[in-house]
Amino acid sequence: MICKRGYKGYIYLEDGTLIEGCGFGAKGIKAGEVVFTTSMNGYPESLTDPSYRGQILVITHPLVGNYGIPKPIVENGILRNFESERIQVEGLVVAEETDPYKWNSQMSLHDWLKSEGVPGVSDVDTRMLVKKVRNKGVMMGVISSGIELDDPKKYLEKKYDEIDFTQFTSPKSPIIHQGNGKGIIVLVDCGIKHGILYQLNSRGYTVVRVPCNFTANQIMDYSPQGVVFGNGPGNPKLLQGLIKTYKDIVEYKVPIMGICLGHQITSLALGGNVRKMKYGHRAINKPVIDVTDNKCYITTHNHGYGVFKEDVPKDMKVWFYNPDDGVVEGMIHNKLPIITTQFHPEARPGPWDVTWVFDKFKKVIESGRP
Ligand SMILES: NC(=O)CC[C@H](N)C(=O)O
Repeated sequence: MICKRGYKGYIYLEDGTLIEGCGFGAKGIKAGEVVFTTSMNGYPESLTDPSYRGQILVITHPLVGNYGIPKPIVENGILRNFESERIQVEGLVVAEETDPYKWNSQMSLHDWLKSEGVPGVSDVDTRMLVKKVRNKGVMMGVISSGIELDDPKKYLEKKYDEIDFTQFTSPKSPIIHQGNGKGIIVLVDCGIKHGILYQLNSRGYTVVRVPCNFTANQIMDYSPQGVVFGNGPGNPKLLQGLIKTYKDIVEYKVPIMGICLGHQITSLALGGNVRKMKYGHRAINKPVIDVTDNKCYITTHNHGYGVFKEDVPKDMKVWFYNPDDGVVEGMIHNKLPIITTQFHPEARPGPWDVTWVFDKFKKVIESGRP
């Protein structure tokens, strides 16, 4: 095989599968949980989503890189075209990696991965890889770019589900994004996407991002009008401190919104459950049905754990579910001002059909009712 960048690449799965392809991006070896997304575009946003920490991402769309990587646009400290300041995936696997042809591209996907030390592998049969993951469920794997993979098993000692990745993605101290007088929302930042910041801040709120391990007292010191538990990487059951903080915040009866990891933490804090899914939902075109009016929306997802129907806390009801597999995609509390979505209402990348969920939260804040 002749490789465009001049070096080979390999993917190894823990079931013993070894696939040879071409390397691109940085030369190196990384381990991670192998997951796939069926998003057709939005790779600058997906690769910088902190919820992908610890994972090797396979993109099923056959060509990746066509429109390059744009120059970051930052407004009020909020990135408009990336979800965080760095690439978060451990490695990237694509069928074909292309050079950019777009007016606002400032670098190729290859150069971006290289500059951030992230290995990529191309020229592999991603359909075969995804079929394996769909049949067997997500597995640990090793990606190697430009380096022979002699003993891949030695990289597989640690299991994805046992590592608290929020230690790498949560800020060490609070970060404030001024609003225009609408009051304060505290956003518990275990590795949030800037799209969530943008949606809250553009509704006038000052957003205070606090570290994932802040206590309820530290959060309530800001006298917030609402608290948002945002997205984040890894197994929610490892975050016992965060679950305790959530329970304490509930005592204050302050309006709460849970997004993705925050939806899962809501379930765990209020007596429900969360379980690992076979291969998760990762895409920008996943259907969810709003049970309040039976409307179906196309939404953005990135989750490997899920709340199933029987896992919903007894004081909450299902708000959205995925018609493909029944996974609960949103919940509303019966009495308290608490709403959640498992999907991403900020939808970056993805269709903005459901950004009204943030308007709904604004109404919950204003009325004090769910
Ligand atoms: N995007 C997220 O917040 C993901 C939540 C959790 N880490 C999961 O994989 O299910």
